[in-house]
Amino acid sequence: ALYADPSDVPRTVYDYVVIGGKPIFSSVQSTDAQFRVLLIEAGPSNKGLFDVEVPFFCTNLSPGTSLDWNSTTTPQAGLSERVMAYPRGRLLGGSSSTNYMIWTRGSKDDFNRWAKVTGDQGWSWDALEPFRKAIEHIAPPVDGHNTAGDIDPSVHGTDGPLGISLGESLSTDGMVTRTTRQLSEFPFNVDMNSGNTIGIGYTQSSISDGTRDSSATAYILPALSTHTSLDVLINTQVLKILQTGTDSGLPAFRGVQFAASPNGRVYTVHATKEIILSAGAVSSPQVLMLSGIGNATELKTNGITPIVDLPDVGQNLQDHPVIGNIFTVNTTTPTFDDIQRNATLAAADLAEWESARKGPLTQSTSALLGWLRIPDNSPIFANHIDESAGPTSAHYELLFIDGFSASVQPFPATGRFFTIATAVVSPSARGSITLASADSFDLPIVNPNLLDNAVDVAIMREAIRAARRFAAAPAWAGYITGEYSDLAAAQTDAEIDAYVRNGSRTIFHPAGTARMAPFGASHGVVNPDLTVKGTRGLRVVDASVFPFITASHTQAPTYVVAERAAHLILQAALVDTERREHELVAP
Ligand SMILES: Cc1cc2nc3c(=O)[nH]c(=O)nc-3n(C[C@H](O)[C@H](O)[C@H](O)COP(=O)(O)OP(=O)(O)OC[C@H]3O[C@@H](n4cnc5c(N)ncnc54)[C@H](O)[C@@H]3O)c2cc1C
Repeated sequence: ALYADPSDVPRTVYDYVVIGGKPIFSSVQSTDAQFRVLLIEAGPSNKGLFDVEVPFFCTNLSPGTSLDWNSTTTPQAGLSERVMAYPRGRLLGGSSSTNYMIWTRGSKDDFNRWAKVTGDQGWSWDALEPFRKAIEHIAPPVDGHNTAGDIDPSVHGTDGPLGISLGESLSTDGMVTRTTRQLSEFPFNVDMNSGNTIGIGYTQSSISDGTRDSSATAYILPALSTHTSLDVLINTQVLKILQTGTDSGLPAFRGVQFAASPNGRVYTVHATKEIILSAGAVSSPQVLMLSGIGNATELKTNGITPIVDLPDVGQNLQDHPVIGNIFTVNTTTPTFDDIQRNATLAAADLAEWESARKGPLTQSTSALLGWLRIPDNSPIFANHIDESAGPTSAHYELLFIDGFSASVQPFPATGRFFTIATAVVSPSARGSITLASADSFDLPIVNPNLLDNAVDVAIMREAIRAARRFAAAPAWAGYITGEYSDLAAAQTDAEIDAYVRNGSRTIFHPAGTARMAPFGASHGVVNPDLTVKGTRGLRVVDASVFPFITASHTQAPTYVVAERAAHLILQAALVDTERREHELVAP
């Protein structure tokens, strides 16, 4: 059942307790309903939240709303000392309920690197194939257009719970695809989710029937209605995980403390099997540190008694910086700009969405996007390590947006625009999550360190130059009329670098703060099976375990981690059951 008050939870002991709204538990559930599972989520249910359901309204959901944690960063040295909002969803489904729904799996090389650095071939691209396919099915586009040649069905799942679709056709789509035929440096890629990401292609999104799909709509809510052994507790924050004893000589963490508010009553629940920490790359390291797992010296500074000294907890934060490069256009066809300015048009679009789940509001941000590499012999890499995972992985991304999209420039009152956003997707920069205090309700200190690194700035500069070449293709003649404002003023290397530092922000992809490392390694936070090093009974399953951020948007790789984790958890349960049965029958 779904509970909104911790005092209503009917049991104090479950087999598994999951912290944060993730698909993991339902896979455990659906495979073997004998297990009792409690999921604890800090925020409310996603159900019936209009702006969550309507894809186009995704930008209304954060920051500065009750559905967001409303974290901010430290002043960012690489971003002209600016402090940025650092959004992440705080509701059932987490950020999958507030994100922009772009569905990109990452590359073959991304995952083969994971396998290499963890020493576990189970994380290789090929080994993960069944998990990728188990998640998704392809949903038809809402306008029913023929998608042959725009997506390769053979690389996708057919009956997974999450719907993946292409958006409605936009008038600018043809210009983007014509450019891929005119300029060989921007090849068309029929499906960037095949393992080879390089090229420009149609955006696949976690949208079906014109509505957002998330881990809540695809996994949690359906499991709640079909599984009596699942309880979900919302509006309740986990304070810490408790050591409950020792197991094979290691501290066992099978207790969870939680409360509905800073001064509310504190409750405790226990797991007979495992606690699954799934609170995301910002909160998971915070919860670990609050529980005595982290850098022992720093824990003591915060008045926390260290139990497991794991200095990597909260370190290695990786993220992707992005900037919107805006071009002015000459068109009588409405762009996304019109929906934001023209109340009559917005009302008509809303009516169309409400009556038929069709129209512009079924789109999120980019109808097409692309992944590109800087040549191997570029002087950029002469003195810097190339962080890209390999030839199927990009250094930078181009996102094509049918309107004005900037993070710092204000939306102008008139004019129509086209944005080519650029993002660095193989960043060298590393940041951190540290505790602000030992109070679980204090937000942790977030320092993604974006662009605090010459090579990342150089990649962004090259990406902007590529965006300019793209916009100068014959396909755009008569449509794009010029560069807008800050972009137009940034021509020399120094001007572009200043423009990048003054105008970039996070694309909201924090990862790596509880990174995987081989069994027995002195670095890392979790083992390749996602169990926390030096502990028993505790696993982390979210974007924090990525050993390297993927050159992609991060939700699909997070679902893949969760899907494999479900498999690993069930395997462990089976071994555990066999061991106990053996002990029972042993003389
Ligand atoms: C605005 C935005 C746009 C994005 N757009 C895209 C996109 O278009 N495509 C894409 O691929 N990715 C996108 N992302 C990133 C993507 O959504 C994340 O990578 C993914 O959701 C990460 O999942 P996670 O499990 O690591 O963390 P989250 O999704 O953040 O889930 C963590 C959950 O744990 C809960 N939680 C945290 N602490 C506690 C606690 N102490 N007690 C109880 N519950 C707790 C949170 O409330 C949340 O529900 C976007 C993210 C944001 C914020």
